[in-house]
Amino acid sequence: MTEQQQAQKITQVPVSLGARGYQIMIGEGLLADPMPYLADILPRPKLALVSDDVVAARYGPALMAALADGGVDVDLHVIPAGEGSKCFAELERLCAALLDFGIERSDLVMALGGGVVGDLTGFAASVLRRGVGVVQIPTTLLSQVDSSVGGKTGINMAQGKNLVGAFHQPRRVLIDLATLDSLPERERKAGYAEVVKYGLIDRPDFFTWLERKGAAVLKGDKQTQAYAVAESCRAKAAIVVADERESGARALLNLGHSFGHAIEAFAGYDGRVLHGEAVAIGCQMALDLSVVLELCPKADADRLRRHLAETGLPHRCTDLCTGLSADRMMDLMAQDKKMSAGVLTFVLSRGIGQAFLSRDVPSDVLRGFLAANLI
Ligand SMILES: NC(=O)c1ccc[n+]([C@@H]2O[C@H](COP(=O)([O-])OP(=O)(O)OC[C@H]3O[C@@H](n4cnc5c(N)ncnc54)[C@H](O)[C@@H]3O)[C@@H](O)[C@H]2O)c1
Ligand SMILES: O=C(O)C(=O)C[C@@H](O)[C@H](O)[C@H](O)COP(=O)(O)O
Ligand SMILES: [Zn+2]
Repeated sequence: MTEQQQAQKITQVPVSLGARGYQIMIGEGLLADPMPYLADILPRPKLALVSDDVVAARYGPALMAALADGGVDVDLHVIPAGEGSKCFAELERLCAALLDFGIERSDLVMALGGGVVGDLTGFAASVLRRGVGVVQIPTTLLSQVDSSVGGKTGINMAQGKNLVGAFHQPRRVLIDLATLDSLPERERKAGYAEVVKYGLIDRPDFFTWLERKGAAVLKGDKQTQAYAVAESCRAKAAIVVADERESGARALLNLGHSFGHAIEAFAGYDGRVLHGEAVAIGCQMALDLSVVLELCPKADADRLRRHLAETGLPHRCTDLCTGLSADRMMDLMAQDKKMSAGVLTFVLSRGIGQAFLSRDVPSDVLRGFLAANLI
């Protein structure tokens, strides 16, 4: 760690993937002077920056000025904010803009924004000239704790979420906690769902900590945010390092997502249901289904319900979308990437911090469970 990083209290989380390995750098205010965190990986004093209209307006000018001060010429491409931008039309526009910019295979594209900017830009980087580098600069809680790390990139299809995509690890992740200050409360809460997810997967002590400190994280307390973000990154990095391409354990990171992605696809990608909100509901459904299957103590599912309610997160499907039938949900869940040979792998739970994978959920039990929880 350099003197400047020490002075700025930068936390580094390594993602140890050999030649594809990288550092996640977490600190407050690091975008005001980003060169110390980028200089060693910049191939030339010129780079492309991708952002959405909201984030570009708020953080683009200062970041570009700071890079210009460091002698770097920046070309900015702006996409419309929102989930609707994870689509072929925006991908094509972005690829064309990056080619017009003159992107070379050794170049870096910087993604400044939430998971939408990160997923789209990461995917464009994975296919442009068969792969250029990407630096993730996540500005939402969700993207800081989840989407910027691990290399999943992609776009949505009418059939479902992230159905076209690639694994493409970033060269670096720069997390400036100060950007969370301007994030709308609803977005902060949605991102918090993915934080809770790590506690539920395999970090019961972290879940207990969140029960005490979650409100402070959401309120903007920097010390608790720094710990929550770093611990989430450590949790995610450990799983990604164990199974980069999701041939096994990485599917645990999908806790709540079989239900969640189906809810998002049903709602359409128009902002009525945010990804994190769907994940919160999905995690609760995963634990409740585990109770029905007599795998998880009801007290643990109730503990999650209480925490989601206390932090103001939705936890029932009907909180956010109505009219979704059990049959439609089953159809939508059939698009899950964890489906193989017609059987869906579920992420279930034996209790807080004890998630596991199962291909043994009887479809009649699932249908009955959904019927009791939907419409
Ligand atoms: N690749 C992965 O591993 C992974 C993991 C989790 C989620 N995702 C994906 O991430 C997406 C959701 O990401 P998200 O929740 O960050 O949503 P988002 O990217 O849509 O951002 C949410 C909103 O907040 C605005 N915003 C962003 N930063 C801001 C800031 N600092 N201040 C004020 N406004 C700001 C954006 O303009 C947008 O309107 C989904 O598409 C989801 O599927 C991917
Ligand atoms: O990184 C992962 O692996 C995840 O599953 C993280 C999820 O939070 C994220 O929403 C991811 O994009 C879902 O992946 P998908 O493969 O189900 O599309
Ligand atoms: Zn997710």
